Amino acid sequence: MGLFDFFKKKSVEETVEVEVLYPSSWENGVPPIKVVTVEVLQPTPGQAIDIVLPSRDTLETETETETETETETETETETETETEDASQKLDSGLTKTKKTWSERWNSFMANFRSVDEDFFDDLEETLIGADVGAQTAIQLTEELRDEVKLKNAKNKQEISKVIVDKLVELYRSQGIDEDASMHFAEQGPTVILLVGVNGVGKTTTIGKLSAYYKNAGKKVVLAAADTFRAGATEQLVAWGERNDVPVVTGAAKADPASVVFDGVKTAIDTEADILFVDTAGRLQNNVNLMQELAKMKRVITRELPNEPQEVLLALDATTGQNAVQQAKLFKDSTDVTGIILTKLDGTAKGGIILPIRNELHLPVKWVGLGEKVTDIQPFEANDFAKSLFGSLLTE
Ligand SMILES: Nc1nc2c(ncn2[C@@H]2O[C@H](COP(=O)(O)OP(=O)(O)OP(=O)(O)O)[C@@H](O)[C@H]2O)c(=O)[nH]1
Repeated sequence: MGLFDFFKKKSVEETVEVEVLYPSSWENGVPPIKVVTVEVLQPTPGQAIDIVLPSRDTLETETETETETETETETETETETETEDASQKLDSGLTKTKKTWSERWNSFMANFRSVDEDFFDDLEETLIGADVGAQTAIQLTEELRDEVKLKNAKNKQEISKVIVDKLVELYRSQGIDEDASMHFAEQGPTVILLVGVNGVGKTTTIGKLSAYYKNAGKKVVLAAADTFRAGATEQLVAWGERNDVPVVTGAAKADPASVVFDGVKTAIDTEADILFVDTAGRLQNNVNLMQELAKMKRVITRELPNEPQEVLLALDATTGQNAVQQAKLFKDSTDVTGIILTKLDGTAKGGIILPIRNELHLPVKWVGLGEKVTDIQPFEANDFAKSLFGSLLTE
């Protein structure tokens, strides 16, 4: 049926949808869209009518808008999937910690008879056992004494809810005054130093972070300033090759500050956005190491007065309270701007995030959740608390 017959039979409305079969001059004879809404100029039933076909430009704009909307929807879906992936990764990374928490929790609750002194002693012990740190455990128990009374919680479910709510609240409220964001230079390269004792995961973390920032469109350079440990430079070079990021190196046993100097020069000359510096991990009470760090900072500041923006201390979560001790010593000897808690996936001691934040007032900026390049996430207290305690609330 032609258009004329179509309109003759149909009572005509002011706009109609028609299938576009021409003009054939459109690209390859195919119009960008097939069905368009057109305006009917003489809407008189039974008579021949004129219609206005949209121009090719209009159609193309409409098509683009449609495609944009589709792309936006796709991007939204992708972001949702990414967020889902991130929370799944966090969930699975915290599996061991969650298991221990829930075992301790269940046995604590199984012993529950009434809210008395024994109850609060047991609670304190349970919290200490879960690596929240003695100071935090005592403070938390004190606060819970009042809260349990205030909320008139008597049975297991009520008490369990009050305590878990309090823990979640503690995670959320702590660090509220601390700046957990990463800082970047307004102009020129940002320098980020990674410090920490042997084997905590500094090099691996730099590998992960360089991929993270490269994917975010930043130009990254690495400096292998750990010239003491055999193999450290090669390890960083391997990460550089994997992520296609340049690595500045020095000879074995060379002065680490000289590698940092070369790294800064390269970052400036190549207009890089970020220079990550991998430093040697020796014992934190080693005076030489601290002098070495101070020297590196002097070299950086001479070229870039506002750098380094970040001195990130990597701590191995599997070492529990030892990690807190290390953090104290590092904090006393250098300006640590934040913590990267590595190997959370390999430990049941995820609770140590609490004392790190509560006792040291150092923001946890990243968490390491495995050995793969994507196994790192910015630390989000809410997500962390939800993942850690969510299962306790439903038990
Ligand atoms: N499971 C797990 N392993 C990790 C994580 N981060 C690092 N590792 C592993 O920890 C080990 C030590 O990591 P490195 O990056 O070499 O540690 P480092 O601090 O640079 O060590 P030094 O150069 O000796 O000071 C490696 O086997 C890493 O794969 C993590 O988040 N989870």
